[in-house]
Amino acid sequence: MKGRFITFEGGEGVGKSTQIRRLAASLNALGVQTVLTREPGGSPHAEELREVLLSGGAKHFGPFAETILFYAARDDHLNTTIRPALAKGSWVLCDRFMDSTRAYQGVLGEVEPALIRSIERVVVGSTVPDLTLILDMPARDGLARVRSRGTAIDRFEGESLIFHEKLREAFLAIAEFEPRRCAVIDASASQDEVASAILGVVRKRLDLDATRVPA
Ligand SMILES: Nc1ncnc2c1ncn2[C@@H]1O[C@H](COP(=O)(O)OP(=O)(O)O)[C@@H](O)[C@H]1O
Ligand SMILES: Cc1cn([C@H]2C[C@H](O)[C@@H](COP(=O)(O)OP(=O)(O)O)O2)c(=O)[nH]c1=O
Repeated sequence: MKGRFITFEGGEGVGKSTQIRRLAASLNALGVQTVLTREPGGSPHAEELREVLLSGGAKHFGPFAETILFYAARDDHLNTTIRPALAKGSWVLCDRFMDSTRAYQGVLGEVEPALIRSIERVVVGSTVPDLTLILDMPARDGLARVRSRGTAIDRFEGESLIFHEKLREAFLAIAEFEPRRCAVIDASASQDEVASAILGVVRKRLDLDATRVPA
């Protein structure tokens, strides 16, 4: 049986990495086999491109070239990691995916949406996420979390507050445009509250109780 594909999206510091691990743990406890992955990266070659993209090494080529690089990484990630896992029946949980390109390179980078959609059709094809969780909170608060995390600030985290506010709007617009695929989660609540909201949406949208294999 084909697995399910769930993506986590949203601005910086909204708790995607924290919540993806929590959802994986909850699903595993229910007997669902999960594969946890991330973008850019998720396969050995794509991880090499991650280095280039997040260090800012590709910034001078501009948002169009960055789009191509994110998609080159995504193509490999899909073929090497995501599609084989789905074919085995695993549930794939991915930290960022195609909506990040739409938001960061499309809305913020002003790469033509029609162009991004064309590449999406070729590379993603029918492997569109079954569910996309858009973690939402004020940009300022998300950035404060990133700073208090104490890790190095990358290429995109270093952009202005206005950039991050526009990013938030871009993700909300995607959710509004595709309400059947996307669910907006209030990420400003406590970690436990966010985890429980996410599990609630997964249960409802993906009919978890009907599809899971007992442990
Ligand atoms: N609901 C929450 N409330 C307060 N702090 C949180 C919450 N969720 C995550 N954090 C903390 O905020 C920081 C960013 O979280 P992280 O999961 O790395 O976000 P992202 O992957 O979206 O950048 C981490 O230090 C994490 O422990
Ligand atoms: C997948 C993807 C990520 N990005 C950016 C968003 C993030 O700033 C960065 C991923 O870095 P990451 O450290 O994973 O950030 P976060 O913890 O916020 O998810 O790459 C794009 O610009 N386009 C894309 O298609």
